[in-house]
Amino acid sequence: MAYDFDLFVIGGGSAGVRCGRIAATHGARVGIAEERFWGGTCVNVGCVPKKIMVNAAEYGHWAEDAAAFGWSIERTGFDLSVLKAARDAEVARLNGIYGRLLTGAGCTIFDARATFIDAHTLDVGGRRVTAERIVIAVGGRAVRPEIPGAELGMLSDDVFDLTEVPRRLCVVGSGYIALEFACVFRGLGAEVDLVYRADLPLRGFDQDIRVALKDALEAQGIRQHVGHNLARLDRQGDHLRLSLLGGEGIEADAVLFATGRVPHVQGLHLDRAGVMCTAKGAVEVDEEHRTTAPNIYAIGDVTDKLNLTPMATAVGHALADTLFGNRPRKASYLNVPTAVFTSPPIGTVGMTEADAAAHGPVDIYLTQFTPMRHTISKRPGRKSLMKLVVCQESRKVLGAHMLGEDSAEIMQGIGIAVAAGLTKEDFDRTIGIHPTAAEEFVTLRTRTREAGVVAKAAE
Ligand SMILES: Cc1cc2nc3c(=O)[nH]c(=O)nc-3n(C[C@H](O)[C@H](O)[C@H](O)COP(=O)(O)OP(=O)(O)OC[C@H]3O[C@@H](n4cnc5c(N)ncnc54)[C@H](O)[C@@H]3O)c2cc1C
Ligand SMILES: NC(=O)c1ccc[n+]([C@@H]2O[C@H](COP(=O)([O-])OP(=O)(O)OC[C@H]3O[C@@H](n4cnc5c(N)ncnc54)[C@H](O)[C@@H]3O)[C@@H](O)[C@H]2O)c1
Repeated sequence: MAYDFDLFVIGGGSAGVRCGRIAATHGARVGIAEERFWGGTCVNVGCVPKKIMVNAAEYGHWAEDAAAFGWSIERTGFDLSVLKAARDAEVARLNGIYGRLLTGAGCTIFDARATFIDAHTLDVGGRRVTAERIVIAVGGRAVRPEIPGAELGMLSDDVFDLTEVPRRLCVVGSGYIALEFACVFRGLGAEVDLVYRADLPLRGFDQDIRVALKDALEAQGIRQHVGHNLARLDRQGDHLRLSLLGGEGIEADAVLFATGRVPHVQGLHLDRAGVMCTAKGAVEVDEEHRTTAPNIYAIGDVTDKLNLTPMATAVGHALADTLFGNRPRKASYLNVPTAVFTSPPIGTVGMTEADAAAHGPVDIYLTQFTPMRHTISKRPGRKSLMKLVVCQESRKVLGAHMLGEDSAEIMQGIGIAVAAGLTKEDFDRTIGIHPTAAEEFVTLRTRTREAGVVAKAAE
């Protein structure tokens, strides 16, 4: 049977664009549909516009720090509409690049929603399209918590429509998105309340990092309401009131729910194609990213494995090479470095102390210090923390964690060393770059403790 396409990709985000483009460069006839914006979440309402806002908040801090270095800088205020215009222009530029990348590689692009008719047939904006293979790359979407009045709160997409900084912002959640925006808006001058259910932010990260981050948030004036569940959200005159179970209430001009994202499979009619989902609603895939239908694959956030842009592009690229490039391969989900763009930022790769200690004895090397810039600026709450988790038996560095200036940049290089399985002695042999914070990763000579000792003492 002759199909319209060798491959049809549903979703023009990080995963779909890379997969479609590479498949086309391998000679496949590729169609790709995007219902909202080329480049997907990352380019339009995620990594890129978020990082521009992180940069904007940093300028405010730097302007303040500059006085201690001898500069007189008059700060007369911040205008979010100016930043928004510059940010939107950059996003539009990237949109264009993404579209051109696809057409330039020979893909046929559809500005339309695609849904399944059967395992080889799609409805693409009202048109029937057939394909030998189909890739589901529809990403995820943010969800509101199920409380009365939830519709009054913003989701992360809405943040990018703001033209003014809310005077009082309440952020719910303590994952990547909640913490990044809490720090951004605090940096832009808002009063920020942060509500979360656990006793520490960033569940799943290394305990020392979580403790240090909580202190850093407090030092910059973010009010943390820990161990709380939500009751309801109400409008009261010109402001909102978020009520917590137990009675406490928080008044704010805007509330941001950053309580997680779900795979965007609603209305795709996966059942018509024989594609099954997990209990959590992600498309079920095997190690090759093949779904329960043999000619259909799923990649990126819709599989809810490791929801990061570089992971989505790596998996999309590997799948295209496997299917059309005569080069079967898999992208590894192990030792993926990641950063949380809080203030200060966090960079991390590999195992946490708790994860590693569950596998066997580990040594911990840890240092906390005030980076040179802040010994002069005296800005409070700017201590850096750097930590290595080392296997006692093999001496391999199993994990590296940092909270502090430039940690996202530093961790990319450390990620190579950890992924390569280098030992503590390899780190020690490496000459530091002086004077930097990064050099601490190669000069941590004295073991701080054996894993578990501090955790037990804290219980
Ligand atoms: C606020 C925020 C900040 C983030 N910051 C970072 C960061 O700093 N670093 C990082 O690595 N990751 C970050 N992420 C995560 C990152 O954006 C995602 O992991 C990444 O975008 C996933 O790519 P994807 O292709 O799987 O999905 P997406 O990028 O979401 O792309 C899916 C696309 O499919 C389209 N689509 C959906 N259904 C259909 C359909 N039926 N037909 C046609 N098109 C459809 C959607 O419109 C969307 O454009 C952030 C996410 C958010 C929300
Ligand atoms: N810098 C980055 O790389 C970056 C930035 C943003 C997002 N991301 C990716 O996007 C994903 C989604 O981010 P996210 O922050 O939305 O999700 P998340 O899963 O990281 O965090 C969700 C938070 O909401 C809380 N929560 C869930 N339901 C709740 C409820 N009913 N009431 C109160 N709190 C509730 C959770 O406890 C958690 O703190 C991340 O996991 C990450 O993979 C990455």
